[in-house]
Amino acid sequence: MRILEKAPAKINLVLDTLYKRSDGFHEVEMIMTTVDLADRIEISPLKSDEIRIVSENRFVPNDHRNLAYQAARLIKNTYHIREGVEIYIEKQIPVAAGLAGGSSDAAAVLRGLNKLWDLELSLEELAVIGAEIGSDVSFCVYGGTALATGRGEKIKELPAPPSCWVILAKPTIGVSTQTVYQNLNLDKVEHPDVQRMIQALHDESYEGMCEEMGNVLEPITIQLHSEVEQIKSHMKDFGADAVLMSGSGPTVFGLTQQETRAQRIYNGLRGFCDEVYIVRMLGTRSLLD
Ligand SMILES: C[C@@](CO)(OP(=O)(O)O)[C@H](O)COP(=O)(O)OP(=O)(O)OC[C@H]1O[C@@H](n2ccc(N)nc2=O)[C@H](O)[C@@H]1O
Ligand SMILES: Nc1ncnc2c1ncn2[C@@H]1O[C@H](COP(=O)(O)OP(=O)(O)O)[C@@H](O)[C@H]1O
Repeated sequence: MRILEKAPAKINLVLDTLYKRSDGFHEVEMIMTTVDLADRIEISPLKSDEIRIVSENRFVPNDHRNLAYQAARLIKNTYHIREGVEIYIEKQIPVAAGLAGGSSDAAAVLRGLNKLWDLELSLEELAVIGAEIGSDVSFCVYGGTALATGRGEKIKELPAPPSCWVILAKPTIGVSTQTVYQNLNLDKVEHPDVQRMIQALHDESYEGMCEEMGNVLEPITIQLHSEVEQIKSHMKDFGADAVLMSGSGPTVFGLTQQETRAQRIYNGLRGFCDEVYIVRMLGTRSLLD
């Protein structure tokens, strides 16, 4: 049996940090939503008891550093599985982009191996396992739209954002999440209003959602990479209603409800950036399949 799983990227509509914890992680409040830019994961059983990672993308590690490998190893060890798997990753999500590509691959492997090995684990149980791999993996197990708290692993489902186009633009640089968090000065943070964003989603208010978008990591990454600011400013000039960096960056996303304007922003950005995508929000969990 061969299992296919879709591993969509996420964007952070809001990212706030509350304080630094004794374990070195930051306590966060994030609102995340999945978008229709996805890796494709193909899991096939192997005769030998090993985990083999295959990908044509040269930025994707093919050993224990791969989060998909870590997911398979964890579930295999936890449930004492003595079978091997090959995990093929068809990469569409740019790497080290703030779009949780690696975390989503890991989450897809957890969902896929749950099916392949008939483990009958709930999404909640998979999300708990996922948290051991990385802070974003639990959210990626569910997909859809959610408030993520703790270090990112506590997930509460939220209504899907109002329908709109999302233009993603990634400068050629990659960003290390750890470096960005290390440079964050909590005394200087301008906190976004997470509760007002939640209200905007409940009210199905596109304007409200645009108004409340905010990410405390954005000024840090901009300090390190001024390209992010330039892309933001181009997106605004081309007519996006709201523009924000996703996660620790460097990908910037812009929103619009008009298809012609989305196309204009996309075309305009392609002059400045190699990696530009025009996608829809997936919004709800059921759209993961
Ligand atoms: C910033 C965010 C926002 O969604 O995403 P990305 O930009 O990576 O996509 C996440 O919080 C990233 O999640 P993830 O990429 O899984 O991070 P992890 O592997 O758990 O942590 C990487 C490093 O980031 C820092 N870190 C991460 C999460 C957190 N709540 N506080 C932290 O301080 C820690 O230094 C940690 O060693
Ligand atoms: N399956 C994977 N896909 C992409 N990158 C991965 C994967 N597994 C591990 N990595 C490593 O994780 C780092 C972060 O990549 P990624 O998850 O794409 O970005 P981000 O954390 O910014 O959302 C990269 O430097 C890459 O080497």
